[in-house]
Amino acid sequence: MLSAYRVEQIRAAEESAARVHGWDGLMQAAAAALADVVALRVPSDATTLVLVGPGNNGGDALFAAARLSDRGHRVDIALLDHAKAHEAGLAAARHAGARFVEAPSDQRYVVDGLFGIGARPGLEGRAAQWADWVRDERPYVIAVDTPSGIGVDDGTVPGTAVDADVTVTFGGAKPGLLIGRGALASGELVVCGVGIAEHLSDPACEALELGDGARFAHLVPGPESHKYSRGVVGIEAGSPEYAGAAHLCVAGAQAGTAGMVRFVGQRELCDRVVDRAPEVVAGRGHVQAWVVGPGGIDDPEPVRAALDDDVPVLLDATALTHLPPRLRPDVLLTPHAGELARMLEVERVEVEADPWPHARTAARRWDATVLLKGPRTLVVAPDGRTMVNTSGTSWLATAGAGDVLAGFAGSLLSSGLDTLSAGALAALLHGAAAERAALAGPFPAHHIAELLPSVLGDFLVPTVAR
Ligand SMILES: NC(=O)C1=CN([C@@H]2O[C@H](COP(=O)(O)OP(=O)(O)OC[C@H]3O[C@@H](n4cnc5c(N)ncnc54)[C@H](O)[C@@H]3O)[C@@H](O)[C@H]2O)[C@@H](O)CC1
Ligand SMILES: [K+]
Repeated sequence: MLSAYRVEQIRAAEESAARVHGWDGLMQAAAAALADVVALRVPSDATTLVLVGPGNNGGDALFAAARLSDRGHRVDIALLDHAKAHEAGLAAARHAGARFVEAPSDQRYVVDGLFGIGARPGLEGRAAQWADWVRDERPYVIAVDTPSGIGVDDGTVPGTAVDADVTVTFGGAKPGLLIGRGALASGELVVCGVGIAEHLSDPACEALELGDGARFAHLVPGPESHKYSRGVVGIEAGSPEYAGAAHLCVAGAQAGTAGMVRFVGQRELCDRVVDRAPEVVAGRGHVQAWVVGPGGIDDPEPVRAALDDDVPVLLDATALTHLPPRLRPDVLLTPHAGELARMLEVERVEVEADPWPHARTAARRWDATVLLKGPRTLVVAPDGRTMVNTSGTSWLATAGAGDVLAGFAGSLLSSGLDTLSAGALAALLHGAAAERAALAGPFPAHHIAELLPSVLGDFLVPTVAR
């Protein structure tokens, strides 16, 4: 599990840790970790340009530059403001023999030490020019703690920001490195402990990882299990116009942990679904979770019927247009940005620019868990607990991918996972399956459903003795 902390949490933990290790101890730990990553990523005959801002972020970068110079790396340093650069760091870099330059030129490797957690989002002046140079010249960029210019607490990027290939972040991840456009600017994340971990309060948000299977070991059936104990998921999806959504949602559900899939819908659609997936039982009956809406008909009745059953309910697509004013925490809503914008009566671009507060607002307003689909899918519980998904590929922007996700998440719900965990695990494995599919290039959504069982198996099995 990857945990992310807001700036004020990091600051408070730093204060406590500094009483033990000293401020210089923290900075040296950060600089050492950063220098190690740079030494691993940059070829020994290349020159690294270190961009240095006015605060401690620049201090980290300067001490790392000194360490790299000492190890024989060629380092160019560009200071944003000579007068404000970290004094001791500057002296160390000078002493180690780093070269000082006025501005970026032809360097192919860059360390972004302009701004870290002390920054206001958006860059101006020379910092913005240097970020533009990075965008145009596309060097390999290693960001120090955060890419400069992003909103560290929320992932917004209101103006220019540095685009990094990898971000070496200290003490713990930050929400802005995981969410929204900030996440896209961060690239790969390397979290380095600097001795503040034991001083941190509860994370602001978390990301499940593929190594977290042990938390879900109870999903693996045991010798006493039977199809009903594994869970029955009921699906009401598809329509004459979108029959494929029914197939894809069922395929997603069958790829999950449920022991049985029920399908409810018009007679002809039921027949078609059972023709393709003979294990499916058609017609209403007892279920442990409902999935309603993918490609569905524009009718409030299926939503009402599912909510009347006292089991977890996933509402997707057309079902989201028939929400009662208040739901309950075991309901999982799965909108994309456009659907959430309609639900909240705001513009889609507003949701895309700052997704987290919009997902939180919807979760609070409906008292339901909200899974907001996007490049970084968010799952937010009514009490604000948030899981961010970091798996996936842009090829996942393909018709039907959401139908598979809904079925798969519903399957996990029927096996007893709570809405937050089911949403987070479904998004993680759905993204991982898509990454696997993308190894062969673009793929149709049904490939995700085909790969999900093996991705789920790989996730669970290494942690479980069979
Ligand atoms: N988290 C940790 O435990 C540690 C953090 N350290 C480093 O310290 C950094 C924080 O240092 P600081 O608090 O000095 O903050 P920063 O170095 O992020 O920047 C603060 C400075 O930038 C100016 N500034 C902020 N936003 C600006 C903008 N948009 N345009 C122009 N100027 C702007 C401020 O006035 C201030 O002078 C962290 O990001 C990290 O790199 C390490 O040194 C030690 C360990
Ligand atoms: K930075």
